[in-house]
Amino acid sequence: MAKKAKIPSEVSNNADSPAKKRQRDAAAPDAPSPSSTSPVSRPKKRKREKAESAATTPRKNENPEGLQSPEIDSQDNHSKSQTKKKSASSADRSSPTTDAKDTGTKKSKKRRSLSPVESSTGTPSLKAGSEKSRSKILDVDEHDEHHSSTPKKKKKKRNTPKDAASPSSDEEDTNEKYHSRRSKNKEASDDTSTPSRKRKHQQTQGRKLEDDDPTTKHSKIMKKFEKSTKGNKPNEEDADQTNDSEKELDETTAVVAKGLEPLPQPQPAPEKGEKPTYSTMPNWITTPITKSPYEKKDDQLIDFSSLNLDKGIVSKLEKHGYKEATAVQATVIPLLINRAHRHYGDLCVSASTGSGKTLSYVLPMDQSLEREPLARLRGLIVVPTRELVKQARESFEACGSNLRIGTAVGNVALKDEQQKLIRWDQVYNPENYIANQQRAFTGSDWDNFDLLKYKDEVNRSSSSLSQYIQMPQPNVDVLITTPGRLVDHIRQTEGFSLRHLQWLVIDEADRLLNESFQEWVSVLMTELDKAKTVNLGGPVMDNIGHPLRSSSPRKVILSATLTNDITKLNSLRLDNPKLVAIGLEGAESTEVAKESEQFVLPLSLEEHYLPVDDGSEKPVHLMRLILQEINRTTWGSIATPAYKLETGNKHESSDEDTSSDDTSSSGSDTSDSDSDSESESESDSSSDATSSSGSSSGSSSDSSSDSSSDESESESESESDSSSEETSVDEPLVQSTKPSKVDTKSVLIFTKSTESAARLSLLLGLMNPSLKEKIGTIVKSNNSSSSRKTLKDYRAGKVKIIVATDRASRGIDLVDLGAVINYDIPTSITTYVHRIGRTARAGKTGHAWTLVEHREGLWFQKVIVKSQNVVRSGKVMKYTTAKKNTKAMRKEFSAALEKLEKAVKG
Ligand SMILES: Nc1ncnc2c1ncn2[C@@H]1O[C@H](COP(=O)(O)OP(=O)(O)OP(=O)(O)O)[C@@H](O)[C@H]1O
Repeated sequence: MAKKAKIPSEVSNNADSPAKKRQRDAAAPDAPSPSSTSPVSRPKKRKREKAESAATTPRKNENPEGLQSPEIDSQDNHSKSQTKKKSASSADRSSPTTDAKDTGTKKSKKRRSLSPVESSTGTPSLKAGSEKSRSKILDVDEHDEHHSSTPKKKKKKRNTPKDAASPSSDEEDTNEKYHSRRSKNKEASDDTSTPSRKRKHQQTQGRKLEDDDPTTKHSKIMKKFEKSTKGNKPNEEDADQTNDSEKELDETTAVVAKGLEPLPQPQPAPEKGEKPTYSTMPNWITTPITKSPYEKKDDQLIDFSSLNLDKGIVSKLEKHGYKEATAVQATVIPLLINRAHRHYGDLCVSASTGSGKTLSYVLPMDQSLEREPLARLRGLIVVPTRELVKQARESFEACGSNLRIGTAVGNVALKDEQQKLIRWDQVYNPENYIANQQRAFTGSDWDNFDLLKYKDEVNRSSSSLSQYIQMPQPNVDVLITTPGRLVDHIRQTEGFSLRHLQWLVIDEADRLLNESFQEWVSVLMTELDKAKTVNLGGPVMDNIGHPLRSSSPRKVILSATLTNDITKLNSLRLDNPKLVAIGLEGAESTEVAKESEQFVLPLSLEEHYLPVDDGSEKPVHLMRLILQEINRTTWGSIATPAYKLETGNKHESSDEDTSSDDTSSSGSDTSDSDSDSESESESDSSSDATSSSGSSSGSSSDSSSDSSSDESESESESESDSSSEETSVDEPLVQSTKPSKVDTKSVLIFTKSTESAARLSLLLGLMNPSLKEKIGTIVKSNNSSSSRKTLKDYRAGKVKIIVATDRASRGIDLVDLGAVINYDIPTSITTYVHRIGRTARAGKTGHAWTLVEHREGLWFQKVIVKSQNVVRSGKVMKYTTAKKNTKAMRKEFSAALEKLEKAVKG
């Protein structure tokens, strides 16, 4: 049998016998060859290899009939094999023409039409078939294995080997093929010779044995897999080619589509911003001690007496009208005085303007620093301006302090200040006394020789006792100073030492830390380091091995807009710091909110903004605002002729009688149209001409001062360039309302520079001569007497309107100031907060107006009105004057401008 089995394969190699021909025909051209590495028979293997090689040859050459079939042509390349089987069987059934042509290839077609599944399904018809046909079918079955052309089909067979034994997976297909096969097998059996059939049967039997062997099966599967991957390669190349051609097509399309509008795309889904779960800030900043500023509203009034303050201090405070502590005082004082609630470390305090921060550090200092026979510098308070120096000193006086309070500001000669601050003590020191007596002048002494200093030295030594030396010491317990003058004293004042310092207070800290002031922070810190090395116990303590070293002073850092710039705060070398934030209780406490600076505005403040178009008539708007909204019961008659004309003289009642304010106000509203038309009819052409020229010159005169702005006076941090953004402020930011009448003694008007302030004060006086004596200025100038005179006159009730620069925006406490007007828009939210904080102080009502030009509208809305950093009790209201500026008022303005021009030019 084995010998016999070998013969056909050898013959097949020679490609001569009909059997070989049949086998070759049976190999589907596009079907990958199945595995032929049968361990049973080598000839069979060769035969299969042959079939494989046949499978790799193009189908066209082998089976051109098949390609000619229209059915095959119409099929997709991927399903060629299957289609071919179908087409062959259908052609057999329905196309006699094809049958006639296909006589030579009928067997191969028949074989192809049978699937391996079918061969083993064991359908009743097949089982009932003759032995001949059965062997034929099995033979075909083997070839069909070779012909399973599509990877899909192969995969199916590989993955589900059980399918071979199970019923057909596709019954329809199987039935069709089965009938087709039956008829063809019948034909074939007629043509086939008996020995050939026998051989076939033997081969089939042998293969059946092979198939039962799992190793053979496995190797077959592997072979099929390799074939299939080989067979797929050309497809990948084809795919690449297709991609290339698609790219070319795309490029062509891109050229054609140039200039076309892109199709509207849907908005990308908004990404949910994840809230950070961590903070980059130190813990003491993110977890402040918060307190509501509205404590008074909750009837939780805290008496000073309950704060463990000395009775003497409490009674002095009561005499000054301070009975209850404000929220910041009630929180900070217990943390600073030597009782149960004391915080052992430094304190940072953030509380709104006018909340009483000054007393919150003055009272603990005064209580802890008792008066000693000889003054030692134990407290140092640094503030940015000399006005604040004066205010802090007044706070010590208010609580009846008996401490020696010294002030150091730049307006006094340094030498004079030194004489006041330093005293010369006589200290017993025979060694140094003798050394001083014997000391001879050296070359360097002559280089730095100061005759006046030498004269003072001689005078002091002549009056001193024998064996005593003169030692300079600060002669104050507390020094209140500006940073620049502090540096002067540290560097130049003999005997100025911080070695006894117990308190270091920095008020308006954000401003002081933002500006250099002769590198005051580093100079101060170096001096404090130096003080620590001094042995306070003297030689006696040194000799017994216990030198007394001074400890670091307690630091209290305060501001209404305290910076959370950790680098700046770190420069102060805070020790175990704690943050107190008044007004942030209940405010959003996300990590982000904690990290951003939060500014709390006074509860009793009403904010408004006033649109002034392009700003060319700002002085007229300002004048109308003053005349219309300020309740000037103590101002006397100040209405201008034009305003009188406009209001029909009803305005005067407001000057004399407060109760008739509302009528006068509404009266002015209703009489506007009359007066307006009157004034227009009177001086239409002339006033127009003058007003336009006046307006433009007014505008230019106002803006011309920009370049010469007083840098040192304006807040250093400018958050935005308002002029770069143009928008209309006609669009209401919030509901327009009429503010409650301002019952005030005075108004503070902020301008952007010293020059602007000077010009505006002159212009207002020229526009309204009755105001002339009531206007003062607070600006930075070489001669500070004008500012001091203004403050003095203000306190005396002579000055009602103060025109100022940002010099007056920080800390200055103008008693009973009812309104702040931002004539020029502030440069930052910080400046805004401090400016308007001059009113509505200590719980009193106050109003703030801001004149907003067109181009400043967007910035104002974004930075001031909708700022997330500002905590305010109300909203910023839009204020619209009852009437547009009338021609009569414009005329007054133009005339004033002309006079101003003459005055300036001389
Ligand atoms: N307990 C109190 N009762 C009544 N008035 C007070 C009290 N404490 C302070 N004041 C008054 O409140 C006003 C504002 O005080 P202070 O100047 O200390 O505020 P501030 O918080 O330092 O303001 P700014 O931040 O603007 O400097 C002052 O006129 C002061 O006399």
